Amino acid sequence: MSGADELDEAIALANSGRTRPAAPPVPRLKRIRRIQWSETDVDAGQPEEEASVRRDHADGMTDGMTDGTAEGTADGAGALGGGTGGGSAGGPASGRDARKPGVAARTRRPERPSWAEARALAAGSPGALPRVTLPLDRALGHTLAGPLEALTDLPSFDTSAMDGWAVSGPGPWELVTEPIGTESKGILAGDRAEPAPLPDGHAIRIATGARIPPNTSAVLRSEHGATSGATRLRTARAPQPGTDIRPRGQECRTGDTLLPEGTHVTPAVLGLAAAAGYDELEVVRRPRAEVLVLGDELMHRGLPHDGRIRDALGPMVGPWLTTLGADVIVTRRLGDDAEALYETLATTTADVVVTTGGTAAGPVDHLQPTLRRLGAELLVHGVRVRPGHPMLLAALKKREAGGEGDGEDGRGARDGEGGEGGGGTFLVGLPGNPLAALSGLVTLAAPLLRTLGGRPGPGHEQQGTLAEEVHGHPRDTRLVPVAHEGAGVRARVRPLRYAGPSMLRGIATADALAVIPPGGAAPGTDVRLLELPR
Ligand SMILES: Nc1nc2c(c(=O)[nH]1)N[C@H]1C(S)=C(S)[C@@H](COP(=O)(O)OP(=O)(O)OC[C@H]3O[C@@H](n4cnc5c(N)ncnc54)[C@H](O)[C@@H]3O)O[C@H]1N2
Ligand code: MOO
Repeated sequence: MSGADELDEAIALANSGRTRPAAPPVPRLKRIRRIQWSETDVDAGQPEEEASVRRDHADGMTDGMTDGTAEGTADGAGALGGGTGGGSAGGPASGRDARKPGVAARTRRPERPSWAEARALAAGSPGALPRVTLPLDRALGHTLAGPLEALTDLPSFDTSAMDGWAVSGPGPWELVTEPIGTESKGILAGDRAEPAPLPDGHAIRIATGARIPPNTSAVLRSEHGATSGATRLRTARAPQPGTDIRPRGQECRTGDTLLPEGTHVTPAVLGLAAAAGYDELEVVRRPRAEVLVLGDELMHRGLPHDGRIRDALGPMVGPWLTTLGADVIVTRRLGDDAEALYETLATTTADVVVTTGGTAAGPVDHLQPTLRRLGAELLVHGVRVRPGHPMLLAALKKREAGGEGDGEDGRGARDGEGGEGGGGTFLVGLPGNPLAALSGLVTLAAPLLRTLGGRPGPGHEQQGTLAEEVHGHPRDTRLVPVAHEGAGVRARVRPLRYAGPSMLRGIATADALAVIPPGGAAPGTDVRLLELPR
């Protein structure tokens, strides 16, 4: 277990009120902080402890649940010795460092972005994808590429709001009769024929949604009127002029802006668009996403055995991406096959590839070497957030022109503003620990997908009042699974148990991730909440 794991699990335990189970006597391993390959061709290790522990001391850190115990003492805080490759966990890193001794001590990796900076970088990296025109039944979940303007008045004719009688003038009224002397069955919704003007002192049966005849002063509800014979209508409650009439244009006039550009197309937006006369909508193409699940230790069926575990991210990440606005083309299980990863990334037609696992520097963590091999541009490489700090965001090389907009949603696409954002593929590397993966998803994938899908900005963010104290990391933001508690003004959020980076029970019962600033948050503090993709 790495120092970071230990810190998060220690904090999770502290918050759950339980005591830490006796740790097995395994040697603790050094954690390596690596530099960006864009700055050097060596993936050199920089012992994180050296820098972090010094900073921690400067912070005056005394809390036992901090790096001081969890990271700093992990392998002899601050020691550069023992091999910059991180001891037995070093793998390839050890080899690289052995080739260039001392590089770790000399090279300073640029500070990892803060959590907020990383979100801004992810949101600011792409432009919106090209716009496409889709029939209403395929536009759900997209974003309006321009304002929705009414193509008609709504309602488009004066409409009866109730079943009853259209009346003209004060009662009592003479009923409009059929030629044979029976009361007319009146005006129904959808009657094609324009209703004849209603003479003064007359009434005619009318249904909800039917056209109001000219010269009508009000609609009298059926329960408020009584007929005598087939000819007279009386009431004890004469309606005011205009009662129960929806006048033409009450909701909007032709050309009114109903919704702004960037609106998320919900079922209600589809309903409004249909009512306003639309058969199709101009929307921003949804990003196409491909999920690559990495790790030879993963099984996809049956009970875990022989050191292998069930893949918990394959079933989660695709649906999460869908709720975040992506069209997931495929979820592939690539194991730890570096060549398969290279081939997949070199040939992908997705806008966003999301990998799980393999972000770190273990012996079979092929992601970073593969990105180097592909000449990818690393946009975010590690984030000051727990868990999930090894997450990364890269831009893969742009594909040749011509491949865009020809997917299913691209049919009928036309070039337009924002089209230049559709030429490349972004890669979001989610760490393998499930809560760390969720952290990467909300930190990098969510803002990236929002911008690509034409919905820049953080979206709707909530706040919650902490029901209890949450310990903080000294420098990094923590994302902590919480559940809502109570309702109304007493609403609070409570941190959940089983919320260690590798755990799933906390995630499965969480309503949101609480954003805990460095240093922690006291009970009663209002914190930001990131609603979990559902
Ligand atoms: N020397 C260091 N080791 C590690 C560090 C570090 O800073 N230095 N960071 C630790 C942290 S924090 C995390 S998080 C992980 C991230 O590593 P990877 O992204 O390379 O992930 P893996 O090593 O492949 O897996 C980590 C963990 O998660 C399990 N896993 C992976 N995929 C799945 C899946 N689809 N479903 C369920 N569980 C999965 C995997 O078996 C491992 O237990 O690195 C630490 N190490
Ligand atoms: O502990 Mo790691 O932080 O799960 O990303």
